[in-house]
Amino acid sequence: MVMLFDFLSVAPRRGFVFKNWAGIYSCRSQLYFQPTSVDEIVKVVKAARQERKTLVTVGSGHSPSDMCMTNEWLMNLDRFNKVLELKEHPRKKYADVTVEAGMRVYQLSEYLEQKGYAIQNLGSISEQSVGGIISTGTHGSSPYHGLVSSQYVNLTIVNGKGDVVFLDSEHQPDVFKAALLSLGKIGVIVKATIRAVPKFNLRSTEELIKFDTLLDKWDTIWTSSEYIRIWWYPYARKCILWRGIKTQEPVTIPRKSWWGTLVGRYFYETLLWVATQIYSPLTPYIERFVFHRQYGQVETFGQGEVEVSKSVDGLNMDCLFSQFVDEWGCPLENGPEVLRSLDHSIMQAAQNKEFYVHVPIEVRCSNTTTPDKPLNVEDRTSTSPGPIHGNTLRPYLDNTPSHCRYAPLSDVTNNQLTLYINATMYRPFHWNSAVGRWYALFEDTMAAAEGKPHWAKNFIGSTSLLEKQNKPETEYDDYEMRGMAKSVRKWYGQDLKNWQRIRREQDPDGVFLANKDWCIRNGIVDEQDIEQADH
Ligand SMILES: Cc1cc2nc3c(=O)[nH]c(=O)nc-3n(C[C@H](O)[C@H](O)[C@H](O)COP(=O)(O)OP(=O)(O)OC[C@H]3O[C@@H](n4cnc5c(N)ncnc54)[C@H](O)[C@@H]3O)c2cc1C
Ligand SMILES: O=C1O[C@H](CO)C(O)=C1O
Repeated sequence: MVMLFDFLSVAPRRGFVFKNWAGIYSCRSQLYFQPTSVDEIVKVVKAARQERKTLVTVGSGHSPSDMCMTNEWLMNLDRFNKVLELKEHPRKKYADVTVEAGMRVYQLSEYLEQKGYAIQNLGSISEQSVGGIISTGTHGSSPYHGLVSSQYVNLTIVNGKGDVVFLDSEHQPDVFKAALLSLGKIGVIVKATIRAVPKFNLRSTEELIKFDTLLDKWDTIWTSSEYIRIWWYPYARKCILWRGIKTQEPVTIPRKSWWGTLVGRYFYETLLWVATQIYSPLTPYIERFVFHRQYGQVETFGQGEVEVSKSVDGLNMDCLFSQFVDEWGCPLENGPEVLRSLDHSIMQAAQNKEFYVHVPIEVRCSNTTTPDKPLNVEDRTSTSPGPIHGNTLRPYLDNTPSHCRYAPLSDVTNNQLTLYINATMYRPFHWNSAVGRWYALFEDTMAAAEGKPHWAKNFIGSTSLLEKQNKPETEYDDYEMRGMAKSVRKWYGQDLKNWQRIRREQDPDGVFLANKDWCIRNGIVDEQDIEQADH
């Protein structure tokens, strides 16, 4: 073994136990690698191919599902995280930064800030790795910005043959489309170039609105700001509407947060523990109590509290405790119907003491439509709204509606937008909460509204959607993913076939076909692919 890996600057570890961030899933890998160069990554991939082992590359382990679990070889790029190049537009309208793919998003933001630039759009956290964040289709919340991957200009991957392949809109664009949302199955992303914009602060307001106000204003609310997100508290029948625009105004004192204090946080988690482990009908009371401590009681639509923050601080948020997460995207136009239906089901379930939900239920949007040609950037200032795309390709496995068509920023309406609904269920002090009945209902509602699940999340699916039954329904844990194979094939059709063809070409021996069970239960590979890889 030593001979086989004496090329590595850091020796592989045997039996390393990997846990995802939420601590729900863990696995003991045979060998765990932390390479420090492309050359080392190539050699690990070639060794895996030669030894007929599968290899998972894990980023920061923030995916809420078991997608990164393996008992074979595991690789992590935390030691491969340097900035390689910063190329500025001649008039500094943007800059393209090339980094090693193990870099964490927060590290990239820190570097860019020193150089006067910022990431254009982010999700709720910045812990992810540059390679991992795009590999599941991570998004933020904006009527102008699309998936995080739309900021990526190019990628360099090491494919399953050990070849180093450069990808962008001109060089093998079809492989680029597959690698922009790859689920780790096309190759190891080793480098990425990301388009950053001049650094900006965010002027945000946080408004307390009634649930009914959200429904009443649905047609206009989503296009009322460059960054916008809504947190829904169903038992309180209220929402928090957060809206942000770019500004160069100076940073102000952050808003007060009750659960941001040590006491508030601990008290909240304890209340959730009591509700999940002892008496679940307390959940609505806890929700209302916490909501009022954090946000007050009075509707403040149109006059929310203003804060100016650095872009990253405004876009990220406090995600509180370990959690299960099930998130789906659907056409934004279907939102009112979806929310009314979920509202009705949540209230009825509480009345019948059937199940309870945790909050906030995140309601967000993205605009994954793209123009035919790059937009003119000459008139842009550091506070101009909207993206400067890194690419205008649609990843084959993009889960957002494909029928939406591009419109200039001034003409964007709900027709261009994807609605994301994120059903978080906390695990207070890492104790599980019951999610099965809520997630089944949530998924049925989202599927009926032309929705599809976010690839990273802990969606459940159904044994009726499997091509081959694994085990009887009664043997599954409450939160255990059954899978969605039949639906995935139907939803993605030719796009999935294209992605699969590219996967086979880039990885003919199935080096990256690890966690076969996850792949089969979600229909991204055939049994035939697996058999081929096994022989
Ligand atoms: C608290 C929290 C908040 C979140 N907020 C959001 C949000 O706002 N919006 C959103 O859309 N999602 C969100 N997510 C989900 C998160 O953004 C995704 O799960 C993301 O993919 C995690 O990145 P990672 O680096 O941890 O990758 P991992 O979870 O480690 O891996 C994810 C996938 O990427 C692959 N991968 C990782 N690195 C590479 C590489 N170098 N080359 C090839 N494949 C690779 C893995 O094999 C795996 O398939 C959140 C998750 C948590 C826990
Ligand atoms: O997966 C996610 O977790 C947070 C919510 O806590 C978020 O915004 C996601 O997306």
